Amino acid sequence: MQTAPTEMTFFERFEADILASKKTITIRDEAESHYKVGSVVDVSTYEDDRWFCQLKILDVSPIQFSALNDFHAEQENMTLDELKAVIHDIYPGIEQLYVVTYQLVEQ
Ligand SMILES: CC(=O)Nc1ccn([C@H]2C[C@H](O)[C@@H](CO)O2)c(=O)n1
Repeated sequence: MQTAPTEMTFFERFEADILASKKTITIRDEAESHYKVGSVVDVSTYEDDRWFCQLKILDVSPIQFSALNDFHAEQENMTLDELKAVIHDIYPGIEQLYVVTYQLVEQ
């Protein structure tokens, strides 16, 4: 059985949107989908492993790349075309993805 992770990384360019609660989901592959609903994770930048907040995990749900829609994009503070391009860059060719919904923990 997989241990639930207690840490998450984001590209630095998304930090401001996360701290402003403009970005309230992240879409990850199977390897990064094992977050426990209700847990609080420490969040750092991918580039330099700099801690910048904690997030409470509200939901983890499977989604097909082809089923991504405008509501997912809105929750990512992007257009749908931008979101699909970002996902395609990070997870090329991966159809099975997971929507991780979270809430910023005010420090
Ligand atoms: C840095 C890292 O390990 N992985 C990721 C994966 C995704 N993101 C962002 C990009 C998009 O906004 C959403 C959807 O995947 O999450 C990220 O910052 N870091």
